[in-house]
Amino acid sequence: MLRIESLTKRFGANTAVDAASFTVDAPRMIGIIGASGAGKSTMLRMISRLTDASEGRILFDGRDVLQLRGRAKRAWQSDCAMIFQQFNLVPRLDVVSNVLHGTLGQRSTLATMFNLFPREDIHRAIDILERLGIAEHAAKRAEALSGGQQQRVAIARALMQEPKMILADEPIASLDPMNAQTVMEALRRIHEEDGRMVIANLHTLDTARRYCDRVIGMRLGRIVFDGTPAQLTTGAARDIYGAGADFSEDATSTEIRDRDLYAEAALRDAEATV
Ligand SMILES: Nc1ncnc2c1ncn2[C@@H]1O[C@H](COP(=O)(O)OP(=O)(O)OP(=O)(O)O)[C@@H](O)[C@H]1O
Repeated sequence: MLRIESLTKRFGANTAVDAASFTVDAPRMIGIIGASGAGKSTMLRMISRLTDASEGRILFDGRDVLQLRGRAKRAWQSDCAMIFQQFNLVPRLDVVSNVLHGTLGQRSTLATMFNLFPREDIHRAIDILERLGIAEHAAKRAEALSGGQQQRVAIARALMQEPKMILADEPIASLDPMNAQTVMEALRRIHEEDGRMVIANLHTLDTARRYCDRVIGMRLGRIVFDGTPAQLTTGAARDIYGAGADFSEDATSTEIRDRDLYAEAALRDAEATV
């Protein structure tokens, strides 16, 4: 299905991704982990053709993705929707219009400029929002929503493209633990129910273990781990993060730490109301 062969990206003297290879034979949910600067974002950006690769090949169902130009390249970008840490919504625009912007590639500029969307697209957008549990916010401005809700709007916008693959670049890095969980559950459900491939860059080990079928570990541009969550032992994690014997998983797990804080805060709130 997806085959990455010796994919390399150089920025001047710096090799951000260094001869990375992996194959995905069926739609999976894959987590990419690694320290800051390991090359995770660059990898996703090359797959979606937002960044040109220096060397290597990307094959999807036998098609050579790096050779696509013009319309074929745009169709590929529509096939692999990107989701970003900062949501990239239009803050003052209402939620439905933001979601409808997922159909931009398929619509004329004029129709888009005047926010003229076919009725069936509007219904589809609302159906998707409903599926993600945020339909009641459809008429609100995007900026009025919480971070987790905004990220679900971004996922809804991605789904409007009917993508074959969702590439999520640190989708939960700016969210509190509760919102992070909702967003990861949404991505997992989309993967399971629609059979779409999801590749997510994640900064916490426990999130990768909990939601992904397969974890790829990157260090200094190279893939140094590729296995199941069960194979991702503390020792393997230590190699990925290039840490010494004092490595603690908690250092890569703001989720657990924050969750404890969150639980404490919730307990305090509960006690205060008794
Ligand atoms: N546009 C760019 N120009 C020059 N160097 C870049 C550019 N984008 C990334 N790099 C470099 O490439 C390397 C990999 O960066 P990348 O953002 O892919 O890492 P990452 O694993 O996603 O890190 P983070 O978790 O901090 O986002 C880094 O050394 C970074 O400085």
